[in-house]
Amino acid sequence: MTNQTRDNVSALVSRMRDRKPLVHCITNYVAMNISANVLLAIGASPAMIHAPEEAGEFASIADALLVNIGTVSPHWFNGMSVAAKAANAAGKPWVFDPVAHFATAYRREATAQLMTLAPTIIRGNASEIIALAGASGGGRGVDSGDSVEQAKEAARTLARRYCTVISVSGEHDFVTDGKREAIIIGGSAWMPSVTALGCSLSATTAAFAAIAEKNFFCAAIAALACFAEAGEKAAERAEGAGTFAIAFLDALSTLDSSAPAQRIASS
Ligand SMILES: Nc1ncnc2c1ncn2[C@@H]1O[C@H](COP(=O)(O)OP(=O)(O)OP(=O)(O)O)[C@@H](O)[C@H]1O
Ligand SMILES: Cc1ncsc1CCO
Ligand SMILES: [Mg+2]
Repeated sequence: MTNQTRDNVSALVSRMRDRKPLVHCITNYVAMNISANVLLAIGASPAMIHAPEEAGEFASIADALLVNIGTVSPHWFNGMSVAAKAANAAGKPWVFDPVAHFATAYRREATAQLMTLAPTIIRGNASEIIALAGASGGGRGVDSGDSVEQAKEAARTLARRYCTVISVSGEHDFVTDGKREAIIIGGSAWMPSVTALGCSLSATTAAFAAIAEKNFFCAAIAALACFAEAGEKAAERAEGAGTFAIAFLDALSTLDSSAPAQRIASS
């Protein structure tokens, strides 16, 4: 099983540069620039389009959609809803990043409504995944207060309840579709010190979903494996959080397609 997953992930990483999928991102103000640069570095084509007047039309043209509620407000929420509905109608995958969804009543309500639109993959940190399953965790804002280990059971519950793929990031990462499971090891302790890397990971997850021919379990793993590999390479050269961010983009844009799969520990 692990070897099959590794082969699938290596194939996805090489396919990215050939296919150059168009990834429609409705993300937060903090994440937009780094997410677009990360998508370009892995070989995808980003477009940040959020107006409700055009988000639905664009979602049906794009190869995949990302919805991230990091700085959500009512007008943006309308854009997210019409885009997710259009992606579903056009048979395009969409990834949901429920940033700090537990923090306020407004976010909880926005998240509940987006969850009814059946996201293809949900990518969050441990605190976000624990709270999404209805348990209480240690999160207060956008950073996780819980470990991935503590979020595993919540991830399994969510995957089965919503028939979706759950991708949990942290010091090591965990992916499940309710039946299969994978752990991804690597990255760097500098990663949580660079804002919106998790948001960029969700955008990368959407890019892999676009080319995964419905193997969304492997798409989620591929994105994490690329981040684990590039994060570790970048840490070898970084002098701090600033140079790490630059070195991370360099490492992503020069990835050897067979290297990320070696970061998959089990499945
Ligand atoms: N201590 C760590 N060691 C190695 N890698 C890490 C560590 N913490 C996070 N990462 C990696 O950083 C990336 C972002 O994950 P993280 O869990 O920090 O997302 P997040 O909390 O949603 O981030 P943000 O909200 O700032 O975008 C993932 O690829 C994850 O594997
Ligand atoms: C810092 C921050 N605030 C809202 S979204 C975001 C980016 C990391 O999730
Ligand atoms: Mg996040």
